[in-house]
Amino acid sequence: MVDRPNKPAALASTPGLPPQPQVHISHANSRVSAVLPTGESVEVLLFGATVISWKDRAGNEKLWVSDAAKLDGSKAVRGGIPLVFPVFGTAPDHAATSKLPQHGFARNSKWEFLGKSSSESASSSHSDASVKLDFGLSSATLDEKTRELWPYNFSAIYSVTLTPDGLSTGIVITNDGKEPLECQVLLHTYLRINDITKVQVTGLEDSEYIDKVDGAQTKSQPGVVAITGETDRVYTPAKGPSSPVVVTEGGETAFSVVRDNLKDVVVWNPWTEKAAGMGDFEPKDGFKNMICVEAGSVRGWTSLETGDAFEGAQTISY
Ligand SMILES: O=P(O)(O)OC[C@H]1O[C@@H](O)[C@H](O)[C@@H](O)[C@@H]1O
Repeated sequence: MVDRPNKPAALASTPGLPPQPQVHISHANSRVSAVLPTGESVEVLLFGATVISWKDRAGNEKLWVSDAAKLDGSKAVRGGIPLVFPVFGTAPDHAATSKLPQHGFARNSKWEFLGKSSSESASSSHSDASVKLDFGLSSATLDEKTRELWPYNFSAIYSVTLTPDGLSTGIVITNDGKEPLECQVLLHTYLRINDITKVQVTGLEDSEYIDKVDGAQTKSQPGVVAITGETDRVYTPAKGPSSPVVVTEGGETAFSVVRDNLKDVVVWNPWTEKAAGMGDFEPKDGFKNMICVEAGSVRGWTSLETGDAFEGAQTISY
């Protein structure tokens, strides 16, 4: 019997060695996708550098994407991992970003694929091969209308790293201009779950949060978070960024999110009425199958002096 990888993978041959499975990358149709030799895959739309699919080695989708999501660049994608930058929500009182649309322009802009780097194991199993896909956006590549609304010189590199253990997404934003800039950043991740009524979020205990569905009051989280209605909360976890925020379903860990330099976590589920009111949210009861756990830096502003960079990332495992 010959062992075969159970997923298709490109084969490479080195003289003297049998062909080895490799990371397979494709870049076509305005998207970039990668498949590991172990079977995990990721797909990123250049529009917004939005991760629109992340599958485990058995082919199970880990992200929720609406059936009515627009993938043609006409609207931000409803699902996956849209990137929120340089403003979270809208900020009518913040002069520099007050003209921008909700959640800024990063999720509505066409990013450039900068390339990939993959690390392949030296062992014959290739069970720890991983791949990093890099995407770029800068003031030079923004459309003119957006540049007028936010006239700062910046560059952003967004890296999506797929390993057999999970998915990491990280952003580096550099102020290339002559004046300071202020921004907010958020990785708006829609996690796919089976039944929202069985979900709990841990790691936010004793944390302060802003309750956006209750007059933006500041509250304190007494225990684990359960979702029983429309939920829209901006937490600043008391335990700090490196302590995981864990989504459990029926008591089992479904996802664990570890943050790097992203101090806040938004927990969002639109529930019935809000889902019904969103034209691109389908099926309407899809809110039962998703929970957004969004790592970011959105309470207050990150100030970047000329030449300074902000770096933030999340790693999601299951
Ligand atoms: O509909 P949008 O612009 O994608 O936003 C979805 C949600 O995104 C969340 O991050 C916000 O906290 C919510 O207030 C918002 O409703």
